[in-house]
Amino acid sequence: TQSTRPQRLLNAVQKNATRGDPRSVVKAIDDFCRHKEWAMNVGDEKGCILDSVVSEINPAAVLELGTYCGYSTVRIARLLPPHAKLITLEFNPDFAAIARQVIAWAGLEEKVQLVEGASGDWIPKMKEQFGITTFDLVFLDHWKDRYLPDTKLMEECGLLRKGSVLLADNVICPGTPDYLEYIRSSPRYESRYFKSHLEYTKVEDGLEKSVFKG
Ligand SMILES: Cc1ccc(Cc2cc(O)c(O)c(C(=O)NC/C=C/[C@H]3O[C@@H](n4cnc5c(N)ncnc54)[C@H](O)[C@@H]3O)c2)cc1
Ligand SMILES: [Mg+2]
Repeated sequence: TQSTRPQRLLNAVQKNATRGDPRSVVKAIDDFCRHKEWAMNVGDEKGCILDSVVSEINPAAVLELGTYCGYSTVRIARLLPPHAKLITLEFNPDFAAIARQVIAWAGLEEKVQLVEGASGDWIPKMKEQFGITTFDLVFLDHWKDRYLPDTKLMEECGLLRKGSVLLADNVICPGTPDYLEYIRSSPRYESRYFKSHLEYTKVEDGLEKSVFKG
């Protein structure tokens, strides 16, 4: 049977990366996407911005919306302090299965909880299911029309505290106009745009970092 792109990406990780070495897993995926097949990972250029935001916050509780193959999951989890937790939501079972193996290859299973399901269903259950009070960092990288409804849902469910950071991928390309309009005009957020490029291309894209004011 024909393999899928995520399967070929996983093969590239298992062939070129060292088990237990997250940095080599990140490099293997970036090399695959740059030289073999483009895939919608946040990538190395925006990934460095993601790294600096994670390192600045040093979060104990992180939520990622949209795991895909687990590239940004590994990028974030490799920087987390001991006992910190990253919960990542992915509703496509095939992508989830690949991501689990990528995360395992990086040796980061202890820090990551991959939940198979839709953000809209799981955000309201975060407190009761995972004992989360609030998230220190949320990385939004799922369907672009879900950024705004899920942000409002996180507010309603009390998952954000004064100082919680939302970091949103692709605010230019593919673009998240309704989310940007809301977050930049809301008095409850302080937002900043980090100009960059669509992963592995010269097309403009960027990350929007928004701090919740409570
Ligand atoms: C025009 C155009 C097209 C594509 C691009 C290139 C480009 C560049 C990028 O960095 C991109 O992130 C994207 C993009 O579309 N990302 C969508 C990513 C979804 C993943 O998240 C999963 N998911 C989606 N909704 C949910 C949900 N509610 N609950 C749980 N998981 C969800 C899916 O199962 C996928 O695993 C596209 C640029 C421009
Ligand atoms: Mg993206």
